[in-house]
Amino acid sequence: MSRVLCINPGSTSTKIAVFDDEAEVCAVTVRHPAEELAAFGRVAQQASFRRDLILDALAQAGFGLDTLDAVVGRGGLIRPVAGGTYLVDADLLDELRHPTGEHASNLGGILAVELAAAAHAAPRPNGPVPEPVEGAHGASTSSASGEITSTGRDGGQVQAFIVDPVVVDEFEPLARYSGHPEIERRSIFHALNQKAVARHDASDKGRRYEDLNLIVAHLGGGISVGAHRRGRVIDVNNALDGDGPFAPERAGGLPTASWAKLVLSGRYTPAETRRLLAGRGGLASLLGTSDAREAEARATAGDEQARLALDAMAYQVAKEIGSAAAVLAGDVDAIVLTGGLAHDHAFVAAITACVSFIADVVTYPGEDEMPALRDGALRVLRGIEPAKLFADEVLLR
Ligand SMILES: Nc1ncnc2c1ncn2[C@@H]1O[C@H](COP(=O)(O)OP(=O)(O)OP(=O)(O)O)[C@@H](O)[C@H]1O
Ligand SMILES: CCCC(=O)O
Repeated sequence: MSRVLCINPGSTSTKIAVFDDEAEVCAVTVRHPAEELAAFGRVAQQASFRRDLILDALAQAGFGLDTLDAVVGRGGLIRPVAGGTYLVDADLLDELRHPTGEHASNLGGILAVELAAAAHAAPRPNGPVPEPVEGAHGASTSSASGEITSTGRDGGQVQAFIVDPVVVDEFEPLARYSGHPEIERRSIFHALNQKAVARHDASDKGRRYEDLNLIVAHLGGGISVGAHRRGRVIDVNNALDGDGPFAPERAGGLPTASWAKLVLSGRYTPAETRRLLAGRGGLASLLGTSDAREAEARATAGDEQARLALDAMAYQVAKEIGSAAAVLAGDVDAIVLTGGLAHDHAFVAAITACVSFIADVVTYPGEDEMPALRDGALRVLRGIEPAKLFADEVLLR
């Protein structure tokens, strides 16, 4: 049996779960009010604060660190890599501490390595306490260099991983083009959940993910629509960077000249313009709420503005699905809708009405991120696949 601690840091919460093999034995969500995190300048500076909250939560739930075999976190805005499970070694840790942008998931690997180091230092019930590990590197095989012989529950090393970070990049060359040589389209999306539900759908069909062509739309606070061709996401809208459909809290693609005029108007600081794209865009700016449940309730009660905004969001998602179908040349086995908004029957029906001519539409409401983190770690712990190393896989040096 393997015990795995999974960590999913979000902008307003830190979610943790402990699994004994596939069985969830503990799940805790620690909420962070905005004022609590406002004190930190950069996301990476929240690491010790969130680590201590996780340690408290584990202690309260009665889980000793010495019982862990691995710690796995959601991966962040590092340079692009292929999908898979990555060992958080010194190279990856350095990258996570100097990311290409600010995103809560930058903390996933940092927290994983810090918790793995804490697990290493935890007292063993039946043996000597190992020497404290220097910094976070001690959790990685690359820096432990054979000195550590008794750290995990079964005497093995407590390893730290990330799985399918938001920068998973499996683009075909054509997908990278924009119409300007200094601006390349980038693959930034809900890779962890998209790949997890795609595998789930393939398994429900009795097929392999690598044998199917799927369009997966993650409908969350941000929205990404990926064209999955035989296990690789060959094109997807950049869900963080003003590309694709608008979303509950994201503006999506905006007419470029109008956007440039707004940015140059002097009405907004650089930080404010960033928030107009992600955080305060989309439904948040159109309706004053990013909660689609509230928007639906208002629409049902006769609020025409709310109904039109929701219909427009569904319309834009359907258009993006149509684009992905073109990328796959119409050879589509299924359209998979996931994320919180996939719970919204009216929203799903509006999308389905426009795209069901392409392929069957299936829904996996909510997100499957914790099991996806668990499975990524278990595949490595069970020897089904080796952990990848960032330095070997990074696509842009
Ligand atoms: N049961 C539900 N019915 C209708 N809408 C829902 C439901 N649950 C969540 N939503 C809506 O889905 C949207 C995204 O919520 P969700 O919690 O999935 O996003 P998130 O995890 O914050 O963001 P992301 O998925 O982009 O990381 C919100 O607008 C929320 O109101
Ligand atoms: C696009 C990466 C995940 C998110 O929306 O924050």
